[in-house]
Amino acid sequence: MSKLLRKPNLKETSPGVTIVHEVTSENSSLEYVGFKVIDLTPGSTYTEELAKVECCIVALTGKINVSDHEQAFKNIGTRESVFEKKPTDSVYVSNDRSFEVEAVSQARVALCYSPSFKQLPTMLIKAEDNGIENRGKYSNKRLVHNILPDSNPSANNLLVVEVFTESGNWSSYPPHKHDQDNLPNESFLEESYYHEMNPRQGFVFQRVYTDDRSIDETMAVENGDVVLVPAGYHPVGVPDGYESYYLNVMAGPTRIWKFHNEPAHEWILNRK
Ligand SMILES: O=C[C@H](O)[C@@H](O)[C@H](O)CC(=O)O
Repeated sequence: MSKLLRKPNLKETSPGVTIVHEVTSENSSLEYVGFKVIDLTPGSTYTEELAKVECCIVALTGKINVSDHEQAFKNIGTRESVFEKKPTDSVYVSNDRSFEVEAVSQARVALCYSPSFKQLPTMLIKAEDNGIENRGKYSNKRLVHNILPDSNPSANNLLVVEVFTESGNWSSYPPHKHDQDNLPNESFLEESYYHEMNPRQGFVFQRVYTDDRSIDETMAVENGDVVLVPAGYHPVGVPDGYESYYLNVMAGPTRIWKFHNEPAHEWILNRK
């Protein structure tokens, strides 16, 4: 199995708290992006102290209360399934703070991390404040919820976005990359993908590859899997009959999403 593909690895760490995924610089090649998925049963709590990292807490499904022990945000979260395709609530917590997540209902929560040294205010990112985009045409159509885009100054390094791709369509396509710290032409952003499928037994194909093919991995990605993108292009193809969801975390030396389309396939964008 590709080293870029992570299957769910459920570990109950305290009563009602199950870690589903944990991506760190210690167990991956990523230096800027960290990622966790946790499942919480009603009434259970997850707490964390942040050192020099910031965290965007995304209420993937279910209702949660979030506190940084100075502010409390109650009953956040908008959906029982990501495939309701409603934006959801998130909370940004900066470095050198601690937080608690309490499950009001059964909940799945994504914790998105990146390095951070200048403490910023804790911020509720309301569902209705997500920027919504319908991107693409032909079989390249996808729905994008910009949770924490580079236009939102609430974070130091973190970018968080969720993408819904319909049956038989492609997203993160035409293939693009952001693996060169070469602004204004391209930014260097590592990336993680947390995937869900509807129906659950589905899969997508994702390829992660570099111009020199030093990385060239094509994966069958299933419900609940994570794909790591240290560098390279990273298109996703969705088989007929299934819907795809993924949550992206991006981070790098500069918080700008400036990608570079693969020249061989950029013509896709010029179709009438
Ligand atoms: O770099 C960003 C990720 O590849 C996705 O968020 C991608 O941009 C989604 C899309 O536009 O299809």
